[in-house]
Amino acid sequence: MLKTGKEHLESLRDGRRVYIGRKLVEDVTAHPAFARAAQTIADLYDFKANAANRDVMSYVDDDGGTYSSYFMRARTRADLAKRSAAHKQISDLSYGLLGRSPDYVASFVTGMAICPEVFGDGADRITAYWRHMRDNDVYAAHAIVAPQAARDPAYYERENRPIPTLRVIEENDSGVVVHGMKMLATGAILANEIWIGNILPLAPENKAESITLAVACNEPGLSLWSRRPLNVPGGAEADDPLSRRFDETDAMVLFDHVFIPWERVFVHNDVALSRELYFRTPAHAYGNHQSSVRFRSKLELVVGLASRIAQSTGADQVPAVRETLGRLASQEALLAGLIDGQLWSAEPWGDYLSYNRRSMYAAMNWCVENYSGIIDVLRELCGGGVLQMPADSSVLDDEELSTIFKEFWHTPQLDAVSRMKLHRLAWDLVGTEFAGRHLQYEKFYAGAGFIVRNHNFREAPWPRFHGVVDDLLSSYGNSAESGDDS
Ligand SMILES: Cc1cc2nc3c(=O)[nH]c(=O)nc-3n(C[C@H](O)[C@H](O)[C@H](O)COP(=O)(O)OP(=O)(O)OC[C@H]3O[C@@H](n4cnc5c(N)ncnc54)[C@H](O)[C@@H]3O)c2cc1C
Repeated sequence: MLKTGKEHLESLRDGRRVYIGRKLVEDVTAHPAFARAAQTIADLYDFKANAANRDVMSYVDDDGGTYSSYFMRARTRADLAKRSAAHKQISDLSYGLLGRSPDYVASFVTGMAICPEVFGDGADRITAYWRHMRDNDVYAAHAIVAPQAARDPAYYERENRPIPTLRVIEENDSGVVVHGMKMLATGAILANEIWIGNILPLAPENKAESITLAVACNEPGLSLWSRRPLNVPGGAEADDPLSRRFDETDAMVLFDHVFIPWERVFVHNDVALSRELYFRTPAHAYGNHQSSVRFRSKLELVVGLASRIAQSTGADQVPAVRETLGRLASQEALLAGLIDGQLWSAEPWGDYLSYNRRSMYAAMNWCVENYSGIIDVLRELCGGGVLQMPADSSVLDDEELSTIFKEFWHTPQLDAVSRMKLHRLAWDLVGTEFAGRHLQYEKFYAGAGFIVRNHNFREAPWPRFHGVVDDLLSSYGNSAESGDDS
């Protein structure tokens, strides 16, 4: 099935409990904080369902059905390339500003369905869940981290306080009852379901927390606690174009005695598997290939914007500024190469193929370490221009003020109205709350920096590296005269 935008919006009117502060949102597709972003997601579904885009955006599976490309278990490099192209189309539509677009968690689950045997007696359940997502074109978000600073159940037991971290508190023949909280489900407010699990290691005694499951966003007892929405209703789109269209939402997920049937439980009482399933299957590689591709779309926006800003101030004529722009362009090319590396050094996985993990983790680390610096370059190029603009574009609706504005803000490079539009766009990427949230996102979307570097450590071919050193060491001796210490 290829869902349309209208069908997706309808699916969000399902009685879910979303809180903004103390206010319960009745309909996320109509609430001013979320309606515009919900429409952005709906537009993605319409793009995907459009017959003109089907070559890239969909595939025909073994059962003859047509599904979204990101549910494809790749058998050839061409399949991987097609998945990659679909990610690029989706991220281009959002300029890389939707981290958890519908293709993200779907790719994780598809990676798991490539080797379901890793799940032991949960193998059939994970395959069935992948099929359910694929057949219904489900948009899933995920929350796979325990709440910050609440990762020590012993403390809560000692102090006789309720443990905030999600855990199983009851189980019976039909399923489990879970209670507690998970962070931080980006996109969940606009999605259908949430994948819950553990990407960070758990202590052996924390078995009850190892629960890995999928749950519908409207499940009784589940609530989503939104962070402060970034879309400021009213005014013109040109005043804050990105905040308005692309606030993908972040929410804490609270479970109050929620029942989960066994068919949606994938890991239970197994702390090792609850984390390792992301690495013992191609889940992490499939999911985070999207992250690399998505970041590249964002980088294309940043590099283009940096150049346009430099043109608007005339700084593009300065050799040092051209050098800065050249460095930015080289960074985009570097990431493009790392993405190609994930494809060209694809890894066999049984009958299937996965993106190269080392290239994927190298790209992930590079993005985590460089985004703030890249945005700072754009900030520097903007100078004070971004704050030189009137508070909002309503100034253009007043004849007298508009005339003055057009006269005084005009420069040799650009007319006043175009300047305001350009600088507002830049400010939404470097200065607004939306921009700040993106700095935080790029640093933490895959875990803190030390976690990302640990993935690189884990996948590194240490025997090969050590062999190089050992070969060199054995090629000479310790004796000063003969070069031989025998
Ligand atoms: C905008 C945004 C969106 C997110 N979206 C999602 C999502 O969709 N799904 C999801 O599951 N999660 C999501 N996350 C959560 C993310 O996974 C966590 O923020 C991340 O794992 C880091 O955990 P933490 O915030 O608890 O930081 P902490 O673990 O508390 O770390 C904070 C800082 O403390 C220091 N530190 C802590 N421990 C160590 C250590 N052992 N060694 C060295 N330094 C250390 C580091 O400086 C680290 O950066 C999102 C986060 C953000 C900010």
